Amino acid sequence: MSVFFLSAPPSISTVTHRSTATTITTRFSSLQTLPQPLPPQPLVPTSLSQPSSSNILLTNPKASPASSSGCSLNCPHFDSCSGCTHEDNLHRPVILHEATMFFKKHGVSDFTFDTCRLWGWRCRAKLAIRGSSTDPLIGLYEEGTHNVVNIPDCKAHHPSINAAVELLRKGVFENSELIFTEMHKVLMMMQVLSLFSGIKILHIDPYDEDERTGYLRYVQVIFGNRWRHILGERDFWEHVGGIDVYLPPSSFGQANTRAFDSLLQKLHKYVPVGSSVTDLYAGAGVIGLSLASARKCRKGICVEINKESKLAFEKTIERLPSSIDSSISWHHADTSIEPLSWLVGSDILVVDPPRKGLDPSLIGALRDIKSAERKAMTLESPIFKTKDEKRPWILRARENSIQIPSRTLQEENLSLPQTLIYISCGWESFKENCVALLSSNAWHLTKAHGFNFFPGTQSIEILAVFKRGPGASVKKKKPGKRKKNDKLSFKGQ
Ligand SMILES: C[S@@+](CC[C@H](N)C(=O)[O-])C[C@H]1O[C@@H](n2cnc3c(N)ncnc32)[C@H](O)[C@@H]1O
Repeated sequence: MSVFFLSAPPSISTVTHRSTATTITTRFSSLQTLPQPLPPQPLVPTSLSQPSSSNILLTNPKASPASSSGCSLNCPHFDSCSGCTHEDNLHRPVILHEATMFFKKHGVSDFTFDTCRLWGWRCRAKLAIRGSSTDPLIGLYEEGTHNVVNIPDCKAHHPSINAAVELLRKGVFENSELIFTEMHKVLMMMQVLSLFSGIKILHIDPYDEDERTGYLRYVQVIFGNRWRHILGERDFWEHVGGIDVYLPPSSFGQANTRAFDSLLQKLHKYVPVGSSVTDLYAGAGVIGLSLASARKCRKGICVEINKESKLAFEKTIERLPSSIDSSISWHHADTSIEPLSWLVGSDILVVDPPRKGLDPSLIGALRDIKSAERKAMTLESPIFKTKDEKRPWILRARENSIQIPSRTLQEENLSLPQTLIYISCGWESFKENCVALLSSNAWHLTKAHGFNFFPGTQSIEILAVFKRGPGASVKKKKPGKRKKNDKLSFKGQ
């Protein structure tokens, strides 16, 4: 097995901009103070170091005058590659204004936006491979086609990913031949360690395109189990949200590790110490486990449909600090089936769904949460009868679960969450889900933050905090001004 060590990331400093309604925080790294990313500097083997990308940028004939500004993509592949859709103002994605107005309309006037790192942010990439080892194509699809374009010096990729692609292109890996023949038409997964550790370990896994996981830039889909390890470290760890996380290619992993870390730090602030948390659409349970560690949660339940994430969860809990005394569990289950059954006894619900947003059954359950709670008091609902459970899908999920009991005896609690924290990568579905929740008067919005997870595109990541009840903005009708019909309906209550 070959292991390649690549260069360390530059250090970070933080500057804050304020606009009228939105606070924008930019994390400038030394990458960003220079006009373009620094070339990667492989430690081994030194003869393979990459040429500086500066020449390409300075002579790029496609660069528009506006793109000379400090927050432009300056990528020579912009016109041919389908990866990025926006060249300028990377620190201010176009939907930011709409997001600010949306939250203002719904009672949050202090929406903040963290622009994070603008270049070299992608630490996990799936790339298409075509051609042969003597004439390789490794990159993304050309806009609207299945033609692969080479994207050396991609401005979104972490420099270590670009370096890895170049090494592969030059055929220096002993398995390059294999990748281009036997593994022809594969998608290749690359991950780089980006945070905290001084040395990067390159990890490459190919992926069979027949699985049709398709969309290259934002992979939210469930991977098959056809991964084959070719080279690099087999076990891949990332330090994020204060914990070491095991990241196999088959389980969901955020591509922008630094931005995800910023989001998790913000999330921690909304979870009181000792809370009980349910993490739906949990993947490997990064959010739930990070909260269990940072906020000393008494209980954490993670629910995920992709069974490949189970191993990642198991490995991750092995590295959790031994001081953690939470009751922690991971369940292989579909959130859309009886969603309330996962919420019983939790103070806080965290949801991080794919781009299509929350399942309609979960939206329905959250809209009706008050009446479900009323039933809980009388114990008439089956979701609260956890002891003599007979429903097959719940029993199956239990069988496929991992349970780590707390060392401290915990009281049974039948309450339902008072706080909902919605993490979203799909702005359109978020808006729809948010309006559905607010219109039920079961929830109101209290805080919202945006994060620049995907600079160069029009997508942003949202962290929104909802609390139970209609909130102060829902006006009470003045007494004495009731219409006849209103009177009747009061009578009927
Ligand atoms: C955006 S990812 C978030 C993963 C995780 N929170 C993280 O940050 O690593 C969405 C996850 O939801 C999972 N998922 C999609 N539909 C689901 C469902 N109906 N029930 C449970 N999990 C689901 C996907 O497999 C994926 O792991």
